[in-house]
Amino acid sequence: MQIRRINPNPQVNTGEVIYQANLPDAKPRHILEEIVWYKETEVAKMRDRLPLLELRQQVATVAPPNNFLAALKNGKTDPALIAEVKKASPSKGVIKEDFNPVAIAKAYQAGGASCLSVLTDEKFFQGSFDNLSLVRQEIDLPLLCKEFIIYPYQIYFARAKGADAVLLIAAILSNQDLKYFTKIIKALGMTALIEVHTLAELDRVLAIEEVDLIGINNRNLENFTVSLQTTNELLKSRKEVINSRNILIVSESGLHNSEDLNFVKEAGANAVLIGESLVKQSDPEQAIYELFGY
Ligand SMILES: O=P(O)(O)OC[C@@H](O)[C@@H](O)c1c[nH]c2ccccc12
Repeated sequence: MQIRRINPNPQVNTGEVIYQANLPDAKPRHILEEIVWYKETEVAKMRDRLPLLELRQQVATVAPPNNFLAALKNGKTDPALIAEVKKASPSKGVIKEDFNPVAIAKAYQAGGASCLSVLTDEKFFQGSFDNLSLVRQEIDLPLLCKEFIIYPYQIYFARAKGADAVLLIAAILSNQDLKYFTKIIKALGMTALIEVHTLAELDRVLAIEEVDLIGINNRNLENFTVSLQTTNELLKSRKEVINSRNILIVSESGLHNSEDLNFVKEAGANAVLIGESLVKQSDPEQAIYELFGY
């Protein structure tokens, strides 16, 4: 078996994932690599329980996806809000003790979120695909499956559970996989949100013709440092091409107050993805009103 190594220097535009033999003494260099290595085993187990062919038959029976991108374009708030259903994270630990995904999702919907994001990673974020299904049964808003996608299998799985959009993280995928996975997501009628953290990653993503929605993660997934300047600097560098191609930009992570929102809006973000600062409030609906000032 081989294991993935993520580009050791994300500032450099390699577009490759380096494979390395799974030696017994192999140690992940950082949390992102640890998550991706664990994901390999997780997906192997999922395939054992439900083979791809059966999964694809299930996909054919679920209701067609909602238009995630259109919902962001017609957002009730400015910037449009993707509110995240998130219990815990490797950087913050447990964010919400008495976590009720459906209650949180309903509060987000009532507060004016355009779309929701549901964490499905179990080991590192205490999420689940069951949460995605539960939220799907109760909520009409378009849903993003927040997962570390490394195989098409996971994309079909997300669709089977009712997702309308899927996150692709440029840092953990090769250029070829980014293109191929984007195609699969579109063929299923869903939206791909492609996440970048560096200019080199943004350029790799801009090289994909079909790209229409890019997330700029203000959090470095290797060491958890957060800086809203990431959104500002990346947009400043590639504003012309992004505007000329009508690509929608989501600023992700570390947004806590209206100054933060104004900062990324001024920088050119069309939408924001917010988890922690909403989920930890006792009244997430009210928290949205306060954050967006209405
Ligand atoms: O809780 P925050 O700081 O508002 O961040 C939300 C979201 O951006 C974050 O959960 C996230 C962004 N990209 C990811 C990739 C995987 C897991 C999680 C994430």
